[in-house]
Amino acid sequence: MIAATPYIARWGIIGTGWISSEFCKDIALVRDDVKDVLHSIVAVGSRDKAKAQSFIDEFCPKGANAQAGGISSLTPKAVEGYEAVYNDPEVDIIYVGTPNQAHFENAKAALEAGKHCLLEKPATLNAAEWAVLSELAKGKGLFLMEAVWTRFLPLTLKLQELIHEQKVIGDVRAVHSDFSMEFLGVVPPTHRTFNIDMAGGSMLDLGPYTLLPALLYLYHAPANEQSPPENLIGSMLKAETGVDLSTSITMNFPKINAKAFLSSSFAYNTAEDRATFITGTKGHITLASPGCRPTKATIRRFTKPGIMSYGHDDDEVIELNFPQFGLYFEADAVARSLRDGQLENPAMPHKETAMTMEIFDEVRRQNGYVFRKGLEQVQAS
Ligand SMILES: NC(=O)C1=CN([C@@H]2O[C@H](COP(=O)(O)OP(=O)(O)OC[C@H]3O[C@@H](n4cnc5c(N)ncnc54)[C@H](OP(=O)(O)O)[C@@H]3O)[C@@H](O)[C@H]2O)C=CC1
Ligand SMILES: O=C1OC[C@@H](O)[C@H](O)[C@H]1O
Repeated sequence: MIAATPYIARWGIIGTGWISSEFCKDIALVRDDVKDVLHSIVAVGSRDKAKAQSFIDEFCPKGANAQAGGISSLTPKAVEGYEAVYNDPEVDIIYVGTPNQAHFENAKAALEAGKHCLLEKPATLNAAEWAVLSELAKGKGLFLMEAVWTRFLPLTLKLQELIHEQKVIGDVRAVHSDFSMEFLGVVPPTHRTFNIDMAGGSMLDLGPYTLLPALLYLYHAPANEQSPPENLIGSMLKAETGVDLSTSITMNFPKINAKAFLSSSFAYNTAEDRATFITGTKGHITLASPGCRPTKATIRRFTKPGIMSYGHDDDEVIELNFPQFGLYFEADAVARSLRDGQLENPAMPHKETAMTMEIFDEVRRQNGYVFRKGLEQVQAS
C-alpha cells in the first residue's frame, strides 16, 4: 500500500566532487512515478565553504525533489568542513562522496554523530575497516550501506528475475566481466585514480562493478546456496605510481560448476557492446558498457543446447534506460530502508561488502599492493 504522505530522507552531503554532484542532481529530479519516498538536501559540507555554496548553486539550488516540489521548506546550507554536517539535527543520513582513503574516517564520524550513512564505493580500504563500521552501525542502530548503485538499476533487477527465476539461459556456468577506462596518459599521476596515497588503482575503483555480476549471478544462483567463491587468483599489472593499472581476478563457485573471470584497467576502454558476458547451459547474455550503468542486455537462447551447438533463436534485446545518471534508484531504496527501520538494505547487505573487501585484500596481498603506513585506519588482526 502506498502511504498518503511520502517519507522524506533528509541528506547531508560530504565532499563536493563529481559523484556528489551526480547524486544531488539525481535526488533533485522530480519523478511522477515514485510516490512513496522523496529527498531533501539539508546541508553540503566542503573543506572550503565557498566551494559548498557554488556546488549548491550549480547542482541543487532548490535542494532535492521534496524541496523542489514544495513538500519540504528546508533550504540547503553550505557548510565549512564536514563536522557541522554530521552534527546537524535536521540531517538523517550522510552521503559520503569523498576519495577512497577518507571513507572510513568520514563514515565513522557520521555514525558516531548518530547519523545513518550511504558510503561511496569501495566502502573502505580493507575488510577490517569495514568490520569496524558495520559493528558500529549495528551497535548504534543505524543504517549503513556501500553505494553500489548498479544493484538498484532496472536492468539489474530484471536480469536477476530472468536468470534465477525464469532460467532463460539455463544454469549459469561463467561470468566474464570487464570495466576499464583509459585514464592512462589522460589524467595526471596525482589524480585519485593513480594516486597511491589516495588508495587508487583500477581494482578498488572499477572492481566493485566487475565483481557485482559474479555475486549476483553466481554467488546468488539458488543452487550455490550463497557459498563463497574459492580459489581466488588475482594478477595486477602495476602503474608507475604503484597502484594497479590493470587487474584480473578469477574465482570458482564449485557447487554450481561455475567460474568468474573479471578484469579492470585504466589502460584501455571496455568494448562498448560487451562489458559483461553471462554464459549458461541454454544460452548467454551480453551486457553493453558501462559496467556501472548497464541499460542494454542481449539474450541469446540456444535452440539445441549441447557440445559446440551454435543454433539459436533470434536474439532478444532488452533496453531499460532512464534519465540522468540514475543514482535515484539507490537513494530511493535507502530512503525506504530508513522509513522501514532497516539497518541494512537487502539488495546491498553488509555481508557482501565484507566479502568484496576480503577479495580485494587477498588480491592486493597476492600482488604486493601495500598502502602507505598509516593510510589504513584499522589493520587485520
Ligand atoms: N558511484 C559511482 O558511480 C561513483 C563513485 N565514485 C566514488 O566516489 C568517490 C569520489 O570520487 P569523485 O567524486 O570522482 O572524486 P572527486 O575528486 O571529484 O571528489 C572528491 C571530493 O572529496 C572531497 N575530499 C575530501 N578529502 C579530499 C582529499 N584529500 N583530496 C581530494 N578531495 C577530497 C573533496 O570535496 P571538498 O573539497 O568539497 O571537501 C572532493 O571534491 C571515490 O571513492 C569513488 O570511488 C566515483 C565516481 C563514480
Ligand atoms: O564508480 C566509478 O564509476 C565510473 C568511473 O567514472 C569512476 O572512476 C568510478 O569511480
